[in-house]
Amino acid sequence: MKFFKYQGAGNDFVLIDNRDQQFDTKDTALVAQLCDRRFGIGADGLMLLQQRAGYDFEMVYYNADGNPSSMCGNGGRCIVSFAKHLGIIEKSTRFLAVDGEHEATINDTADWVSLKIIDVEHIEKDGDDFVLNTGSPHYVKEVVDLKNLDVFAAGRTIRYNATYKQAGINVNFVEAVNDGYQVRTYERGVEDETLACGTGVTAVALAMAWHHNRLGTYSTPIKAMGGDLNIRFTYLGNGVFKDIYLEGPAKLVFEGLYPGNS
Ligand SMILES: N[C@@H](CCC[C@H](N)C(=O)O)C(=O)O
Repeated sequence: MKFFKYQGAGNDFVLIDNRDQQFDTKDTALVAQLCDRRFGIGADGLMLLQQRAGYDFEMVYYNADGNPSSMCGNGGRCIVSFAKHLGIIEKSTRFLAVDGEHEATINDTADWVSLKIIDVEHIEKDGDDFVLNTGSPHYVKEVVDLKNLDVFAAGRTIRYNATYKQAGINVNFVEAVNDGYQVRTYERGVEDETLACGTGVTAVALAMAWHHNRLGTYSTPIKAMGGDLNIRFTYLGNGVFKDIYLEGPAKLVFEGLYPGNS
């Protein structure tokens, strides 16, 4: 089986061209094995690129634990770069993912992909923190001294509390820096801190705009552990956001056959 390994700000993925439907989409054990960092290729998630009538392609996303999941923003940016690599698209695309239609554009000179995220119309408070869905469910908590935070322990405590245990949630810790934010994320389905989470940093940018009631159109730079991302959006008030774009690098790391030549 031929595979491709991509990363977007250190959030890394196995990508498989499944237009011939050779990969069994129900084989979650194989997905988990491929994502295993010691016994497989190693990744935070796996994506299948499939044919879909009316779209350039369909993105099917699995977390590293093997389970199909909700939208992955960095994965979405990487599969767009993969579609370009396969010659399916050129500089822009319209594809289908689990949360609906997405548009994206590529700047190849910088390996930079700008991905449109679904509109957001609702943000909730949980104590002093924020909960919203940007294609995947996110919890956003402001902290001080983010650099020294034990993200694994603090993230796990929230992700497995009585409210979120069953469905799970991704937990983002944020601290304001210069003109933007620094973010570290504990990801559901990886069940660990990852180097970046695209829908997570998007949730942070929107939650901070909502919290400070910043109406209008913004571009918010975010530093993740694995690189820099940018979120553009328009905030209309009352928790309603539109024209949300997640922007950042998406790079091919290597390709190979798993296992051997089969
Ligand atoms: N890394 C992702 C989010 C992937 C999905 C997440 N683990 C979940 O289960 O909600 C991103 O870049 O958005």
